[in-house]
Amino acid sequence: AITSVASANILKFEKYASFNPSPLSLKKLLEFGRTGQKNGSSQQSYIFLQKELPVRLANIMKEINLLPENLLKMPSVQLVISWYQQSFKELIEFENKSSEDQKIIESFTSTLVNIRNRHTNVVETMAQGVLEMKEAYGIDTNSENRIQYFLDRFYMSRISIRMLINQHTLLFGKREKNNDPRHIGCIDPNCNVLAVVQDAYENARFLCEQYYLAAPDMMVKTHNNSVSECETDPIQIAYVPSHLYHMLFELFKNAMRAVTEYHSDEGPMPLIKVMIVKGQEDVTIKISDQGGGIPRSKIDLLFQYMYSTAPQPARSDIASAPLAGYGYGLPLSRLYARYFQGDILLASAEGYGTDACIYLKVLSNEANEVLPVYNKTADKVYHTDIPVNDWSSPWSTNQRSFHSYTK
Ligand SMILES: O=S(=O)(c1ccc(O)cc1O)N1Cc2ccccc2C1
Repeated sequence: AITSVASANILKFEKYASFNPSPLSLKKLLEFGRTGQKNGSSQQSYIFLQKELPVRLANIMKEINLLPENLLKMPSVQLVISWYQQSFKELIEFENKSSEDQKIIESFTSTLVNIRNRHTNVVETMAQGVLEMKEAYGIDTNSENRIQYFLDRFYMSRISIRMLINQHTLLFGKREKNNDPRHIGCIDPNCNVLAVVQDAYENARFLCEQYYLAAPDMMVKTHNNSVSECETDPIQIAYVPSHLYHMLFELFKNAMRAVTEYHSDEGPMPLIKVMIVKGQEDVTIKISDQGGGIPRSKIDLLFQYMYSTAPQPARSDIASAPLAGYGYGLPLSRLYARYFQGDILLASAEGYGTDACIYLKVLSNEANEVLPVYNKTADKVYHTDIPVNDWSSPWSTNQRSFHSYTK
């Protein structure tokens, strides 16, 4: 009996993994949520999620199996896998349950709440697994690249699944208290960018003052160059305020730490300058600091999960310095920006300071979810080594290195 049940689940797993995820745009999510206030569309939401959630889970679980052996066998990774398997199993229980029965929809909604709670600590637990593997086996470049590729896709998949679960539970779950009536689920159709910038700045400043006893001031300039609006109109877009806050809070922490540490001795610290610009296609939020910057050769490291997974003892004093990169702050913030077709870019002038730019889509119909798709292209990344460099390198093989003559 056990084997038959297990094999039945595996068959279902392969079935759902064979479908591609269906990306939704912010526009679609808004329209759906607006009609959602009437009772009809908890049923439509159920019908969509009944298939889409198992499809997204199965797609990313296919990739988990392609991870390097050394990582797969880490206890923390096995724990995360067990959470995904359990959640997948609970979802396919609803495979043939009719959407006509409101009781079934209520049971589905509470299952989503349970799944969201089960997966609360997935990021930390995976980071723990990476750390366990690093300490047990060390890491070669190929594995490092595959793990970087995987974690970007794995965390993006998780962001998207939590987005769909949050929309459904906020729109159709128990009335959550103190939520803004103008919001559609976790989306604000008219998210005031300056307000979120100020909120994130104040909270980062509070932490900075607590730890460094001082914090740099901020100066914000806004420029509305959108054709249908005046230059001084407030800059608003349909967006998820909590995602925007997460990105801004991370960038302000980095900027404040840089400025405070770089100007620790002398008096007044240079301002953090923020530009908010709304164009035809992009809203750009540029955060400029004079924190001494970082060499170009090290910029990529800031987005490496492996690099920012520091060994335990170092982590403890980092934890005491609240502004210190919580390891995954920048890579996760960039995923939030990319999730709805935006991005985060860093441009640094080493010896002076760094500009961090958040790019967001102005038009909600262009803000489509960016989802990892498990296919041959993805599969190949896990099976092919980094190609040989097709640009010259200072010590390429055909030149015997100078030192060999002196040996
Ligand atoms: O690498 S950075 O240029 C830097 C990176 C990202 C960012 O958002 C802002 C930044 O300023 N910067 C981070 C940091 C921390 C401690 C001491 C000095 C610095 C320099």
